[in-house]
Amino acid sequence: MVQVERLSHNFGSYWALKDVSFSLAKGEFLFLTGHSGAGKTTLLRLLYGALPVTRGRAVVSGMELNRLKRRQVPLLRRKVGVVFQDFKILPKRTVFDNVAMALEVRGMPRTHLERRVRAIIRAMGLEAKSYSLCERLSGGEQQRVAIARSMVANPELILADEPTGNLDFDLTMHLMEIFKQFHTYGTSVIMATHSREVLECVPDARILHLEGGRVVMDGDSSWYDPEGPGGTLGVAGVDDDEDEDSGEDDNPFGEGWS
Ligand SMILES: Nc1ncnc2c1ncn2[C@@H]1O[C@H](COP(=O)(O)OP(=O)(O)OP(=O)(O)O)[C@@H](O)[C@H]1O
Repeated sequence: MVQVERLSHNFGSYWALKDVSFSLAKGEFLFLTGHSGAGKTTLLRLLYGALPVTRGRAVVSGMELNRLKRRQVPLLRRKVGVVFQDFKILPKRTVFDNVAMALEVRGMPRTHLERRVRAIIRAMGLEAKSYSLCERLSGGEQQRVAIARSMVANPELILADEPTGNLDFDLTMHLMEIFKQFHTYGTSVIMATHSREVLECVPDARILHLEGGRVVMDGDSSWYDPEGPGGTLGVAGVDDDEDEDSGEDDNPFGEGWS
């Protein structure tokens, strides 16, 4: 699903990412962790085509990013659901329109599209706001619109950058359940997070820990150490087990999802 080999990225003279290598199997759930500035967002931006891959190699959903032309980025985005830190939703459009857009670009017939969009809006607890303009929503509601948009097309891979960052505990737990349902039905997920609560929601997830742009640990949560330095992550071992594929044909929201 994702293959990254010796990926590096610089902003001027500053190397934000240095020689990062890992691969992600289909259906795997991977958390990106690390202190602020460790390179998590830079890595995700490279993987969804927001930054060009110039050093090292990255393949995402069969697309060789080194050779990706700017005009091919939309093709990549059709395979990958992306939740940005700053949402990127259109403020003057309704919740429904923002979510529907992800299916309109795929040319989905209107009746099918409406069923799907309603199903995911309902799952996000935003039914009552379906026809509200996004600029009138709270930060947390806008964040849920962005998540709904990333999931509505049932992508094979979701890249999420602190997707629950603005949300309270209950909503965070609710949304993590939805991410987990997608994962259960075969979607691969890479999620950057600082939150221990979020990590604990998926105890069998893999964790890739970055420091200063480098991978310092690639393992499961058995090495997660709440007493570790800064209350973040301790280091106890590496586990390269990648195969958690668990089905792909069913979908989490029943009616309206195919
Ligand atoms: N456009 C940019 N221009 C210059 N430096 C940048 C740019 N984007 C990121 N950086 C730098 O690259 C480093 C990695 O940033 P990045 O956003 O990837 O970190 P992060 O781990 O996602 O941090 P956070 O958890 O705070 O979001 C930081 O030192 C940041 O200042």
